[in-house]
Amino acid sequence: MSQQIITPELCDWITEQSRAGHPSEAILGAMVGSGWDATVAREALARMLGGAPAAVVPVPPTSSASNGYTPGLPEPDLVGRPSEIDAGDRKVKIALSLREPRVVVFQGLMSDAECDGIIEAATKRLARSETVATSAEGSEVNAARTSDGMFFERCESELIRRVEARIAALLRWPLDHGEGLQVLRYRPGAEYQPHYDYFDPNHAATASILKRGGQRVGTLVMYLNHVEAGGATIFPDIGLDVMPVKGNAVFFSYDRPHPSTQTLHGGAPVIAGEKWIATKWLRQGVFN
Ligand SMILES: O=C(O)CCC(=O)C(=O)O
Ligand SMILES: [Fe+2]
Repeated sequence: MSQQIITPELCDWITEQSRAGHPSEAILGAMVGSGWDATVAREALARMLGGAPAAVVPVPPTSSASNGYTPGLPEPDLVGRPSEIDAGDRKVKIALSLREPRVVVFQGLMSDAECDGIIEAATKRLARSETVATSAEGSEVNAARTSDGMFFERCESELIRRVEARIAALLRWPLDHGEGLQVLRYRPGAEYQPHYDYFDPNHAATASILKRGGQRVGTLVMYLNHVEAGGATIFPDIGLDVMPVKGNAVFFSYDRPHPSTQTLHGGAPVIAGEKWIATKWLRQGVFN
């Protein structure tokens, strides 16, 4: 049989089946029944729903009896303090791990070619970056962030899909619980003032935002280029600065939408050169 490729359409179809409450065994059976190679089908399921490619993993609860959210938090497997994690198609080094708040710095999460490919695809679509809708009209330009940005659709290209599958394996969080990758470009002087990534429960727009996938529970900021000077990701509450090194990433999680998580963070001003990042925000449930 010729090589079969996991397409964005297949990703979407698996997500739909899972959301409709079909267990992964049934989805696997349907795929094999319609001509998919069982190994490829298993891998696609594992990528979309989390877990290791060898096994078909349980589908998060989706019945009306529950809220449909996956319990727990995205979390790399750091038991035994490994210096490296196998994220499916790539081994990723652990440069730093902090327990409270949970912060992990990954080294070599993406290759130089993957970083360059994402920048190239994003460049074509850059516009003045907007934050998630906080006004009645929809999204608004946020004065605290002086970068340009765009969102990719989940699984929108082979490169994006590959990186998203790697993130799902690394953080052990289903691919369909992630927002589309956001790419930001900061020019000299541009910054992102300290903020929290969760949606403020006291904000009028939050209830409606949460209907689509629930709260954000984790953030992965990936550095896409070498920054000449400045541009660290700063965590003022804990005095941590993460330097933007191409291919590296910083992950942090928050189990409640509250400042006590100590996840206040920002992008320090770029002093020289440009800074490019790709951010993956992880939700409690399926984000569509
Ligand atoms: O630019 C940075 O280092 C931080 C970006 C950030 O906070 C975000 O994308 O939510
Ligand atoms: Fe942020």
